[in-house]
Amino acid sequence: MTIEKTEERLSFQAEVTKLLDIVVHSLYSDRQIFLRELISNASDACDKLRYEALTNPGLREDAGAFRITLRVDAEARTIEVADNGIGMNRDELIDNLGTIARSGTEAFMQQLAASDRKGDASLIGQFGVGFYSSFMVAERVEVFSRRAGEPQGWHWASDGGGAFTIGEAEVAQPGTRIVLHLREDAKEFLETWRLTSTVKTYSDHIAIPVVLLGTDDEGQPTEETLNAASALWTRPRSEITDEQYKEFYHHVAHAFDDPWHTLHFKAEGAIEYTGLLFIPSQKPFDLFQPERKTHVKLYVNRVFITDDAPDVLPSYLRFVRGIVDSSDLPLNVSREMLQHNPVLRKIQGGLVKRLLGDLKKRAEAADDYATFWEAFGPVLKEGIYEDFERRSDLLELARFRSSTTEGWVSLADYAARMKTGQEAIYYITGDDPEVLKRSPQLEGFRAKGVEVLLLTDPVDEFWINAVPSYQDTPLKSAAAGATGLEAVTDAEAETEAAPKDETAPADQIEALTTALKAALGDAVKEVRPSSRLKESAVCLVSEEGDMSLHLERMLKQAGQDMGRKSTRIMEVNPSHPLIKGMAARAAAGGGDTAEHMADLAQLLLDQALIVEGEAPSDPVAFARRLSAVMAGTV
Ligand SMILES: Nc1ncnc2c1ncn2[C@@H]1O[C@H](COP(=O)(O)OP(=O)(O)OP(=O)(O)O)[C@@H](O)[C@H]1O
Repeated sequence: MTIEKTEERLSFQAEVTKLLDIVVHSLYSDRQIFLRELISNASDACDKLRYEALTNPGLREDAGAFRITLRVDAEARTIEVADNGIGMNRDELIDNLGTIARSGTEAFMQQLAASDRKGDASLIGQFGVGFYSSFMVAERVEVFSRRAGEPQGWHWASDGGGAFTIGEAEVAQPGTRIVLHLREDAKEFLETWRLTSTVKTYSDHIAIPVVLLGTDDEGQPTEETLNAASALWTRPRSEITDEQYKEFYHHVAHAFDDPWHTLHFKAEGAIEYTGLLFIPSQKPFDLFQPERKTHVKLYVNRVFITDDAPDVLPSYLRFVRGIVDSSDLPLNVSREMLQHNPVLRKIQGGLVKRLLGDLKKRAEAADDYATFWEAFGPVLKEGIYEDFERRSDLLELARFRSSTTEGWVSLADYAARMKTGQEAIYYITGDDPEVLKRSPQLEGFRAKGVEVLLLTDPVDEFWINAVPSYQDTPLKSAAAGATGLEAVTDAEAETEAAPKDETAPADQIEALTTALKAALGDAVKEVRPSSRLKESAVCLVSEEGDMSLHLERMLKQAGQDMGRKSTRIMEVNPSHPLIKGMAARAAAGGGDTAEHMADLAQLLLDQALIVEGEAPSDPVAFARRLSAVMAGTV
């Protein structure tokens, strides 16, 4: 192998330099993971070539079976990890090994910056740093690589400082060979037993043989395959340990947490396929990216096809990681053919059924399920809106915060403890459960001890409108339309309740609501007496079927309110002293000048807005009016 003299020296992306500085200087524990990372990359590279060769068989000419080889040179203090996979050309070497494209590493850097725990080794265990972990054990790393289908080989080298060199090199075979020049303090990895046990622990699940090359006492070459070298999912469940599942999950998901749930099965029947799926315990970083991409890898007869097939799982299960392997798809299936493929649709149906079935079982252990729900509930809820067929299963799996109980509540829990005469499951949407709990719209519900579900995920605004009822009980907003609370009887709450507050006479209230509406104009759709207020003077509600206040606010924040006319209704509390006083004056006529009434009306609306978490429409005018009113009282 010759390396040309004309090597170019290039700088790492600034983030890589920072990352390498941490890797080189601060990380001493779990250093053996470098081997897992390099073997994992080598295995991915073989998968990629196997797939490309399906449509371009020339790429695999003369290449023997796929394998990953390890070689140790104790004298030179080097370890080599080589593969006959896809390889990299100059640009790929620069891009892949000189910048950080991986969301995991980026997140690692962000977390590190945020936590100020520089050099915290536990963080690296959580994220992994892929190829760069080589520098945990090596003072210098060389990469010899040749892209399959290209004649030119390349040599990349770095000592983990701010720069690397790259130049042409003669590389006999397509693939990648990584040479680690070990640091003095990492000599332990020159021991064969150390390498062997590390491979067995971390890379046994790799489907390609990992072969240790050596020489025997007579100087003859030896080969020892260190891993089981069969795809993990093809082995019987009884022969796979939790540890092996976990390592496979790390490999396939590029993740470093433990799986919260593992589902391994073989479906037999009209369509045969094997699934090995994992639900992570920690949120992956791309969960809320707009593409909503799913991440299950598709194999056909153990040949990797794609991790980008849109129909393997629906988007609302995009937190699931793992593989599906089917012999009922053609091996030369192109990614385009996978769109709307009937076999794949059936497989998807089977996977969703099993996953939701497993979730249902695990939901029986409430605390354990809560950890899942907190991480992935907002994503799963998208399915209530999108997957009509599974809507009722998903509704059973959904959990909510509630106005009357701590922790998570299911619709079934709620339905079981509804009050006599209560005809709907009530909910309210907003940003913060604690603020929602105290909102004036819920005062009447509190007084009657009626539970209200607090929906605080943005997605709630969408599915809730698509779901009219749960098991024939209507779902109803506590902040829209009439409450229906009159029919609810609650023995406990009734006896404890204070004597009914006297309300202003209906004609006075009517005079007041007419005057307020006249003063406020289009700022509100209607002003009316409230049956839901107990302590507050006013609140805002919407009409049933209209956009909720929270959604209106969300759209406004996203710059999408498009000058829509407000659909808000201002409700006044006929038993509140302020409203009673105003109503009496409004009915008497001439009690308040039009100007004064306008100020009071605006102040009422502004305070209702503030309670909703919004700013008054004109803060300066608000302050002026408030001061004027206060001046009247001092
Ligand atoms: N042996 C290899 N053959 C071909 N390409 C490789 C090889 N090793 C690394 N690469 C390329 O370099 C990229 C960066 O590797 P790195 O290990 O840093 O991150 P990753 O593989 O994307 O993520 P992770 O290590 O978490 O699996 C890979 O995505 C791949 O494109």
